[in-house]
Amino acid sequence: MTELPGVVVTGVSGRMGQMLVREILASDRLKLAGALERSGHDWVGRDLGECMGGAALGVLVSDDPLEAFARAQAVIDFTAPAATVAFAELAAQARAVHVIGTTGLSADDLAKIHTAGRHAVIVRAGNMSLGVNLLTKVTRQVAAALDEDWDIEIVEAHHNKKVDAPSGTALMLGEAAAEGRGVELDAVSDRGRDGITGARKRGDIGFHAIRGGDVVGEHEVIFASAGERIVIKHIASDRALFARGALKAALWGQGKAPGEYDMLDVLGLN
Ligand SMILES: NC(=O)C1=CN([C@@H]2O[C@H](COP(=O)(O)OP(=O)(O)OC[C@H]3O[C@@H](n4cnc5c(N)ncnc54)[C@H](OP(=O)(O)O)[C@@H]3O)[C@@H](O)[C@H]2O)C=CC1
Ligand SMILES: O=C(O)C1=N[C@H](C(=O)O)C[C@H](O)C1
Repeated sequence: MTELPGVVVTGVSGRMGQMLVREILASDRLKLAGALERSGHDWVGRDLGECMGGAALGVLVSDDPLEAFARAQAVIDFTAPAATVAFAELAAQARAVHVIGTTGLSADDLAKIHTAGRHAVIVRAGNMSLGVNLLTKVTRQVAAALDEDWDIEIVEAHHNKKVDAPSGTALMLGEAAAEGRGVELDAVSDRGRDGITGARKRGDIGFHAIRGGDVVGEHEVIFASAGERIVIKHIASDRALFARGALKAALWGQGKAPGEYDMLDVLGLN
């Protein structure tokens, strides 16, 4: 019998970290090879299962990525930009598939991740769900079919603990709309209007972020013109959705050539 690919989960105490552990333990195609938290975190050195409020799993939470990645075929990483950039370099050294769900990455962060992708497989997406990735395709098509008489606005809603805005998904949808229109998103992006802003600039793509309660993630792309509006919406009601997408990416990446990929590649939508 062949060995199942082993996965290390980073940021294991986080909302997504714990969800990923549950999905890996339930999977018959992947096994848990390690769990990481940052140095000083009170889970480090303790049994992961007990930290999560259940039975012991025999997996100790570690703060040593180098040692953990050396034993893994994949690293699934939903943490924070600084951590993800550091993990990208270490995962590439270990030749482990690095699945990145972290959002809020700067251009500089993305350049460093791109460099790591020369040596290993990286799958990165601001949203790992089938629905949102399909929505990016639809958004690109609709934007390409309409001219600038149609104003594009992207509205997203998330829970009150989210630290970045616009969401990674909103930016994916914005990129798709800009590509459809044949423009650079940076040149037309208008984020969070406030005060005497003047009339809307023709061709802009607007972004708006709502934060409240326990909203998992909702995204709306609005195409508005004189007399009519097209609204395309995605609602995520369970974080397990993102975790399952990440597991799919970790499996898909096994044996692929080094490089940067996204969920459209994984889902066969490219
Ligand atoms: N692509 C997708 O489909 C999705 C992406 N996300 C993204 O995933 C990320 C995490 O989300 P969520 O789980 O809700 O956030 P949480 O804050 O619940 O979890 C983040 C985890 O990462 C850890 N962490 C942060 N910084 C570091 C560091 N420098 N070194 C090691 N560990 C670190 C945190 O530890 P500590 O508590 O000690 O800070 C925490 O355990 C966000 O960027 C979010 O936008 C979320 C859902 C879906
Ligand atoms: O932080 C979250 O929770 C989420 N983040 C991702 C994003 O920034 O788009 C994906 C999802 O919407 C949940």
